Amino acid sequence: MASSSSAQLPWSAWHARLHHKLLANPDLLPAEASLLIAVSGGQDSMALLGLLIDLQRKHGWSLEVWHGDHNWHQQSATIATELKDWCEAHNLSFWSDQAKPGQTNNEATARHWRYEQLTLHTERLSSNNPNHPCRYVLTGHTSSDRAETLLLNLARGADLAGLSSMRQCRPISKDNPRKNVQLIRPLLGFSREDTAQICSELSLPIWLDPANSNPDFSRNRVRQEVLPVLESLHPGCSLRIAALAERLNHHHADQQAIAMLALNNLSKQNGLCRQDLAQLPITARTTLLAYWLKRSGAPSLPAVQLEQISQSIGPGKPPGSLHLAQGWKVQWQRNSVQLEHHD
Ligand SMILES: Nc1ncnc2c1ncn2[C@@H]1O[C@H](COP(=O)(O)OP(=O)(O)OP(=O)(O)O)[C@@H](O)[C@H]1O
Repeated sequence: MASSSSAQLPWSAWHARLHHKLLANPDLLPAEASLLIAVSGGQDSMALLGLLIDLQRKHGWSLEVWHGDHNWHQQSATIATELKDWCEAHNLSFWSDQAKPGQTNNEATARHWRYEQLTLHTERLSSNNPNHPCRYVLTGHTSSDRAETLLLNLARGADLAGLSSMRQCRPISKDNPRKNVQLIRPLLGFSREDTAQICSELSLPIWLDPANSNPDFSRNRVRQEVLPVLESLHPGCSLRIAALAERLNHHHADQQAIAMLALNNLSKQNGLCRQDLAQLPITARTTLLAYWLKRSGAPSLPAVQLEQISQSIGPGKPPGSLHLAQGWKVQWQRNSVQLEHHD
């Protein structure tokens, strides 16, 4: 455990920055809410925890801490115990779980396991206190994480949805948004340099996780090898990349809203109006078809297939049809494009 030595500040420019951000977004972490904070013990989640402890009185939240022990190395149980002691010394309820061997063998399965465990804890907290349900899970993701994720998604190949990564707030369960638990990332406006500074100024302990330097994890290589090169070529690029992710997020949300409006206008009794669709540029037609399939509950299609349908319903093309997976079929007549589903 590495502890910094400067005197503790009950209020600082960091507190003010987060406080004002929360005042400007009152739905993000509403006053009096019950918050479950995911704390790895690293600098980002410790900075988040430290700031929230100090802001707690102003916002009336109740705070609980959860730590996931991935069981990746020998010190992991020690980190969990020391973090528990620190939380209890700060009057915070602390919960932790240890992954079974093989349960979290890569970044994706580890994340999935953490979010499952966190959801179970919110359910338990809510059933223990139904008048004060716990609907918010908080993580310490920063603008640096956001920049890394955008670069990784870009390299893997992503569309607008994939590039507008790391929203400030999203349902924790993508498969089941009805679970009604939100994943909130209050520190997206702070960089990793900021969280290091916050930990130092607030004398917060940091537990260094050896897994963070494991080059088998692609994120670590982007963090340690790719971004330093980009930063040396174009100083400040991480912040600009993170800002782009935020703008793409807005573009994506706007695109969704505009697509829904357009689909409502194009809808007729038996599907979509083909003549109106055919007037649009092919890329706009393809985008609308993708949203239409999604809205209708049909399986999503590979981009190539979507483009094929889009071409086929263009001006002057003959009627046709295409069978999709799971009993769905798109067919286009002279005046309409329709979707059918057979069990
Ligand atoms: N083992 C864990 N237990 C609880 N929460 C975790 C754990 N690992 C990650 N998280 C949560 O997910 C966030 C992002 O995870 P990531 O692995 O990118 O974190 P990190 O860079 O190790 O961050 P930190 O500096 O907080 O450890 C963390 O800030 C934390 O809120």
